Parts: sequence; structure tokens; C-alpha cells
Amino acid sequence: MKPNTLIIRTAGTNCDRELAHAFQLAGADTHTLHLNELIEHPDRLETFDIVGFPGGFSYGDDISAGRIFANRLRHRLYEPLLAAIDRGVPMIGICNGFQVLVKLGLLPDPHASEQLVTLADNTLGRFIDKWTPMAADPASACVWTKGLDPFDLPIAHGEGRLAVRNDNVLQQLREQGQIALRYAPGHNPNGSADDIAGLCDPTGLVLGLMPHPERFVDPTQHPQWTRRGDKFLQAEAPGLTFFRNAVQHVQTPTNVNAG
Ligand SMILES: NC(=O)CC[C@H](N)C(=O)O
Repeated sequence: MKPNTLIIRTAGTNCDRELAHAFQLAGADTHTLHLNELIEHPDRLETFDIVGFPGGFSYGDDISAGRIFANRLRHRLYEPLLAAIDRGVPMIGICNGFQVLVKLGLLPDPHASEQLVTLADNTLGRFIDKWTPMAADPASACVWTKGLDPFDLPIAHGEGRLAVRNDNVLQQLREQGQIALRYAPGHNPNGSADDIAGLCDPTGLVLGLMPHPERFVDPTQHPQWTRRGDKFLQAEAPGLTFFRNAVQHVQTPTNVNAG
């Protein structure tokens, strides 16, 4: 079966088509819905196997990036989103989507009573757009990052500095295998605590990350593809691995609660 993937967009979203393309390459069907439509018909969430929150500048990054999108979800759709996670639905928030997931409270722990982490202005104080080396933590529970060797992905953000409420929170994230992705040592582009590039929830189903895996689903999207040799060209692009992992996860019957 082809998993049915929901992509939620709103005013200022700009990566929804790339995200749909990536999911389609990985073997999923995709439907892109405007947030207003989903708020009117929250039961539509029940028909999807995977959910994606794309990047962009939702509501012009007003107040802070992702805040308005997150508040609308928090007040109108939080329960249906929790129910989807309980059903075993993997979710990914990329860049602005990650900012939405942490400000909404789905990450790092959907049952926490307060916001535990945030994404603040880059330490350089400006938007940064560049290919960046990083690695997935093999000990992480994350379903999206399984089997990835160290790789490069493009980053493109102004507010990507992950800040944690206190050291206990960071310790817990480490112990629970929630640090899914880290920038390579010496390549932290934004000042994130512990070089964190991506976090998952304790179940490993929900991933948020600042880099853009949907922009590296074919080896020739890499700036050095002409110099990296045949092996590089024949291998699956690492960005695509994220989406294939999620598709395979929901195609495995024991991972999904029909409930
Ligand atoms: N590419 C993105 O999603 C950018 C996110 C957000 N607008 C920022 O600048 O931080």
C-alpha cells in the first residue's frame, strides 16, 4: 500500500512542493491541505498515515518563526495530532516546520506541561544558507534517520539556534535518544546547544530538523556531485533515505495501531 501523506501549508509556506516530491519519490501519495481547511475538518487527519510540516516563512515569521502557525495548531488541532501519534503516524517538521513543532509543544515531549526548547536567532544574527555536514545518532529512537551514514544537507534559516530550558532538559534528551541529528564537530552554523540539528519525540515517530532533506533527494543536487565519483552518484541521496524510512515504517503492519 502507498502511504497517504498529509502536507500542511499556510500563508508563507514555501517548501511544500519539494516535500511532496520527496515523499512521492519515496513511494507515498501526498495531499497538501491549507491549515484553514484542516481546522474546519479536523477529522481529515484520521485518513493520513504520515504528516509533514514544510519549511518557509509562515505568516512572515511574525512574532517569531513558526509561532503563529504553532498557536493555531495548539488551540485547534492538538488533540487530533496527539491521536495521530498514538495511532503510530510518523511526522516530520523541516526548518519552519521544526520551529512549528517546538513552539506547538509536540517536540520534544508532547505531554510536557511547558515549552522545553526553542529555536532562536542564529548567533551570527542573520539568515544563513549553506550545505552543512552532519550525522544521525545511531542510538536515537528516530524512525526517520535510521541507517544514515554522515552526510551533507543544505540549511537555510535565520532562527535555527536550538536553546534548551536548562541542563536537565538536555540531559534527558540525550538519555532518551531524542537527539536524532547533530552538525559535524566544527560545523555548527547557528550556535545550537550540543550541535543539535534535529530532535525527535520519545517514541521516535516525530522528527523536527533545521536542515532540508527534501532538497537532497537526488545525488546531483549536491554541489560537488561531478567530483564525488560513481559510487556517490549511484547511491541513494541521504535526504531521500529520511522519507523512505518513514514510508517503510508505516508499511510494516506491526508499527501501526489500526485502533
Ligand atoms: N527555510 C525555512 O524554513 C526558514 C525558516 C524561518 N523562516 C527562518 O528563517 O528561520
